[in-house]
Amino acid sequence: MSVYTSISASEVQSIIEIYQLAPFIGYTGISAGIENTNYLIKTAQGDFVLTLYEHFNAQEIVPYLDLLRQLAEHASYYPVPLADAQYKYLQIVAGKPAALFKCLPGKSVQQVTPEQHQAVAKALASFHLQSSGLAFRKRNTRDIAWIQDIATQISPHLSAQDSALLEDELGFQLKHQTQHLRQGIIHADLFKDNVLFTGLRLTGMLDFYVACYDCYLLDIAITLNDWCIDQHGQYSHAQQAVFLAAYQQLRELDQQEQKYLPVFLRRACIRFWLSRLEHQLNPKAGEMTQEKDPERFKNLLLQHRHFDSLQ
Ligand SMILES: Nc1ncnc2c1ncn2[C@@H]1O[C@H](COP(=O)(O)OP(=O)(O)O)[C@@H](O)[C@H]1O
Ligand SMILES: N[C@@H](CCOP(=O)(O)O)C(=O)O
Repeated sequence: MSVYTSISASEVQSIIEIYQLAPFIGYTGISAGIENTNYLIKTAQGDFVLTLYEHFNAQEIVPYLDLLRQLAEHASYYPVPLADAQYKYLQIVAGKPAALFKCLPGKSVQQVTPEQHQAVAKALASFHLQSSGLAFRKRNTRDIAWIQDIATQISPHLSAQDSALLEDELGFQLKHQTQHLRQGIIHADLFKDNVLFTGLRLTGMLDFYVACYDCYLLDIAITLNDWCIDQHGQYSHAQQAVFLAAYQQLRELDQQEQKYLPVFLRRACIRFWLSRLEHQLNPKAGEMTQEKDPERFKNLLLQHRHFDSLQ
């Protein structure tokens, strides 16, 4: 998405007053994103993004806002929630928990240059290093147990061929124990649409709402799977090499992480294949909504499996 919850001009006006940002110029729904409702609010004091949380209650969202506040001390590209005059970060807007962020400059990219691959790899490595000192202990709700559970629900809706592929891949994943790999706070959704660039400079790292405690390698695999494909979904090992070399300038992968990368590239594919299928089966109503293609991740899984079979 998306705009699931519509807000009125008077609701925006109240927010402007709470944050003392008057005069207000205008507001518009943001179509990008799929989980929350986002509005761009223009004021004479600059542009802001109002996020209404669709799936969290006020208590659940606090740890994410705390994480963002802590990260903001490390780099300007993290979205920092604004505090009101009472030092509150969280408001209730149209019955939903909401927070206001400074609008970060830049745009997400589709055609990625080597410099941009390097920039995102370094930002991810920095995040892994910086977050190791931060207090945030959410478990990964999209872990292998979730994959198994959702695969059981979705399998009956798949073709016999896709269902067999899913079952075979699950069998492969379950054979690989991965708890011994290095863990910390991971972003878990660092797709191209969650990163902003102004030219070659990375200016925004967005959407930390599935951040969790899990293997760093999973974060690397999720990011590679979106950043190293072309417009036809063809994975590039040359781009992967550029990304990993830049990442390792800041945080070196140990031997076990190098060994398990192919397993995690495949695991990250079924995680998003299934979540996209789930969104397709249970579409959410909204004023503007977006759907993402599950086939992209099935096809990428097939590419990774084929590549592994050649090794
Ligand atoms: N602080 C921000 N600065 C600039 N743009 C933002 C900011 N926060 C969100 N956006 C815009 O809103 C879109 C959706 O935000 P995101 O957090 O990814 O939502 P969702 O959780 O719904 O996927 C982003 O792709 C970006 O275009
Ligand atoms: N980036 C994801 C969207 C977020 O996935 P979710 O399962 O955490 O809602 C995608 O492109 O599928």
